[in-house]
Amino acid sequence: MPSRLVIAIDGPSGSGKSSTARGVARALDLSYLDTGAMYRAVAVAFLDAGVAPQDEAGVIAATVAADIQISLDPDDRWVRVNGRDVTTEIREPRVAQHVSAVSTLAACRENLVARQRTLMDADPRGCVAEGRDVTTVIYPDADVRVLLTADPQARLARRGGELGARVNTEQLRDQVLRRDADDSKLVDFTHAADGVHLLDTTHLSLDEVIRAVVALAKEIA
Ligand SMILES: Nc1ncnc2c1ncn2[C@@H]1O[C@H](COP(=O)(O)OP(=O)(O)OP(=O)(O)O)[C@@H](O)[C@H]1O
Ligand SMILES: Nc1ccn([C@H]2C[C@H](O)[C@@H](COP(=O)(O)O)O2)c(=O)n1
Repeated sequence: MPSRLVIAIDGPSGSGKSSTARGVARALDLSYLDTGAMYRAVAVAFLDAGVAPQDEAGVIAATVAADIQISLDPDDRWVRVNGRDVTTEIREPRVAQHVSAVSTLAACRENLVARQRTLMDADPRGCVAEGRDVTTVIYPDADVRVLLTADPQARLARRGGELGARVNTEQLRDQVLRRDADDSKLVDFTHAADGVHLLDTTHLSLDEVIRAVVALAKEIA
């Protein structure tokens, strides 16, 4: 394996990106970047500022102004925006409902992509980063690039298992299926680009998925 290793993982909601990326980062002693947490942090920032999701100029201004601090430790996840810890808040349904207002604006993406590249380069050991455009836009030169997929029913069941009674069926479908449809307007995370390994996780356990990605990393001379 190279002395510095970069692994990029993309996929739709509930495909297992975060859990897999954290497991791989632990197994290979690398830093971990949750790029989606940064989009979510910006959503909190614009909502906090009273900006309406339809106000594109307001959402862009909130993105550019957002001071985002994020942990790169797979065992200690936290994120702060504009000095406030929003680690728990970014997982709330109101954030999932409005985060696509950020991800569907090219200017917001450009701003976040530049920061994400810098964060991926911060640790000399290397990084495992996950999101929607890590394999294609943020780090197309990553040593290992993986697109995780899973059937919609499996993804709904996984996300439903996590959120439990906090959401009803309609809210669950909104968080997974509607969000994927909106988020894929500017980036493609359903087809594997050239050189990207496609891994269907529908019938795999989380451990099996982590082992498959670690094996791909170990194949590198
Ligand atoms: N292969 C798997 N088999 C069963 N459950 C899984 C698998 N991978 C992940 N999970 C579970 O599915 C849920 C969603 O996983 P995770 O948060 O990693 O997905 P994600 O792709 O990052 O989703 P999102 O983009 O919506 O944040 C978690 O509860 C996780 O433990
Ligand atoms: N590289 C990325 C990462 C995330 N997004 C968008 C899409 C999601 O709706 C939102 C939150 O991501 P999640 O926490 O669910 O992984 O951020 C994106 O467009 N590009």
